[in-house]
Amino acid sequence: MRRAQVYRWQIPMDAGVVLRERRLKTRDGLFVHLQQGEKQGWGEVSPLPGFSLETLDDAQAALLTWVNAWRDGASPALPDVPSAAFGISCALAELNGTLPEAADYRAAPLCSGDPDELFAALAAMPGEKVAKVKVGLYEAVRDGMVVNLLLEAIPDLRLRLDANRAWTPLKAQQFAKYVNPDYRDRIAFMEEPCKTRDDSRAFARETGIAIAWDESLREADFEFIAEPGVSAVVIKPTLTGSLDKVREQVTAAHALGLTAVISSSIESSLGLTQLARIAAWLTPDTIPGLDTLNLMQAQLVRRWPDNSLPLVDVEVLEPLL
Ligand SMILES: O=C(O)CCC(=O)C1=CC=C[C@@H](O)[C@@H]1C(=O)O
Ligand SMILES: [Mg+2]
Repeated sequence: MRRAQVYRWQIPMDAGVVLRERRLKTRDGLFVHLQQGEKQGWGEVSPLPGFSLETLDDAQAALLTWVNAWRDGASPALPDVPSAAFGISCALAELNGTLPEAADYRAAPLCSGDPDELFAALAAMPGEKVAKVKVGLYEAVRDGMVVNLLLEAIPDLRLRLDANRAWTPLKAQQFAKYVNPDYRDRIAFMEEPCKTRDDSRAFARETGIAIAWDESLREADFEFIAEPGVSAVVIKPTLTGSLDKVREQVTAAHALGLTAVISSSIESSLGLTQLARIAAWLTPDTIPGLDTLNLMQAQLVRRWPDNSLPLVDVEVLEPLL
């Protein structure tokens, strides 16, 4: 016998979380819980405002249609709404035992402002030291100085930077001017420095700083090809679609010698722990970009190990069926 439930939830965010120039006060999403005999699986469906093309209501409608058909014994195709396809495919993979339990909880610490906080996080980080710094929010010159300072202070640190397409070619040059040329190869990559892909390619060529594609992966004309200066692709499963599609993209990247980084779309702790499992499974040699739980004020249903945020249990969530 099949049973299923869908829950809708909302978590308050930390005061300072700004996405695409909009303050994100709450994170809103859905969970799907599938049960068949003794087996069960959970999935998270939480489109990210400003990044996902679908709204939460679109995702909810697609999810409920799929869940009702599944509960009636059908094998419906996954919806073509990326967040819904991702969450449902995770729930099915848990149910069928195809998503391994082992997880990679080494999230690269994320810094969007104060470098002092990053020093503390890095001091506590065992093994390979990789951090991600948001740039493009302040003056390019300040960003360049912060990056230089961090690389100078921690000799075994490698940085991932993310400009979210904020820079004109001139601003990008101003940034690069402040980074000591000897340190540039310790920038593992800079995600999407400029507004256009051509300007980002020129930045890589002119500065010797490797770049990574993130936003570009979701554009219709994007192709997985090897290009000089491009070292990585950032894969955000909630924005991508089913686990099969995520796997195809990781395989395509690896075949070209690119690093594939599994990254958060600011999912709840439940979704994040699943991303940590997906990363351990598909990209075991790469630290995933999952340090976003502390942007929230609570964890939901499943805990991230050693995180002290309060846990909200399933009994408190709003069932929709
Ligand atoms: O990739 C990471 O290390 C963490 C996730 C992260 O940086 C992001 C998640 C979601 C939206 C963005 O603000 C940002 C990104 O652009 O990559
Ligand atoms: Mg990015």
